[in-house]
Amino acid sequence: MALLDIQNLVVEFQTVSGSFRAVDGVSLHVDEREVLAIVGESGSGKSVSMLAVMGLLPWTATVTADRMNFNGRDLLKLSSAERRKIVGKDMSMIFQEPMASLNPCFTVGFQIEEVLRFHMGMDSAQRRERAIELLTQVGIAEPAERLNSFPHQMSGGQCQRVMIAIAIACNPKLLIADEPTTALDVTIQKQILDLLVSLQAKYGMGLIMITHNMGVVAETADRVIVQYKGRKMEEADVLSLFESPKSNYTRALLSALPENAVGDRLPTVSDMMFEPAPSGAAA
Ligand SMILES: Nc1ncnc2c1ncn2[C@@H]1O[C@H](COP(=O)(O)OP(=O)(O)OP(=O)(O)O)[C@@H](O)[C@H]1O
Repeated sequence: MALLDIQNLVVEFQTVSGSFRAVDGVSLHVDEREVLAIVGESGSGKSVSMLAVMGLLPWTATVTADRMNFNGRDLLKLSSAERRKIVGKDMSMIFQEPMASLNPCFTVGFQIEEVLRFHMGMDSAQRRERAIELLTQVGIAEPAERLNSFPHQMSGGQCQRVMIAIAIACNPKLLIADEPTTALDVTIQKQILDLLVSLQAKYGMGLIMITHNMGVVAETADRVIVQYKGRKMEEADVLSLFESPKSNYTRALLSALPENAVGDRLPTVSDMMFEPAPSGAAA
């Protein structure tokens, strides 16, 4: 049984100019211990799909699906209170902007311990011990001292490590990483990716890596879903995707990689533009 199993997910936003469909019939599954990459250009509905799974979309969004099961539970039937017990515990998410994701008014220690208090019911001594353990696991030096730091006293890379510590605090079965390295220096990006992949392997989590970067896909994923304009264009294991992409859009993404340049100018996706084919179909 898949850890996360979604069939025909549709997300529509009510906007001043009418209804806008950001996700259009996406189906996907992630197994335990599997790394799934969701790749596609900006605006292709990658984040919105996963925010729908987490139940974190604003009220202007309407989410429908034929199926949305996580760890044997039907997410569509859960009350908000039941959903809150799962989100941040059994499934958690880290975002692109670590500085913006952490609360600037509280120390990182408080923010880690708050998750442990809410989901695990630990007392103060247990929380502190676990928070130090978590900061150590994510590679923060002098973890006991760091618990007293505020986010602005840490670098972007350190803040992302703290976000990862919060996300793994309750030993989640599924971690969703939404462009986790985009806002970081190139030198730090690799360290954060390596950290995520090593934690995924160590704790046997399912990991969904949202990215627009094919290099990240190649380095981390077992399986890949390519999204375009809210639709799934292709799904394949990572080797097949790079060796024999089936959709035009995937070919366009791959040919836009610098290492695939043949002339003076890199091809762009719009050079190979086409209307998206139905979900799962080869274009
Ligand atoms: N609250 C909202 N109201 C209206 N439209 C929204 C809202 N949130 C997202 N959208 C739209 O939904 C579409 C999909 O957005 P989404 O953030 O999922 O894209 P993405 O593929 O994750 O891109 P990026 O890599 O830039 O985050 C975009 O056109 C976006 O403008």
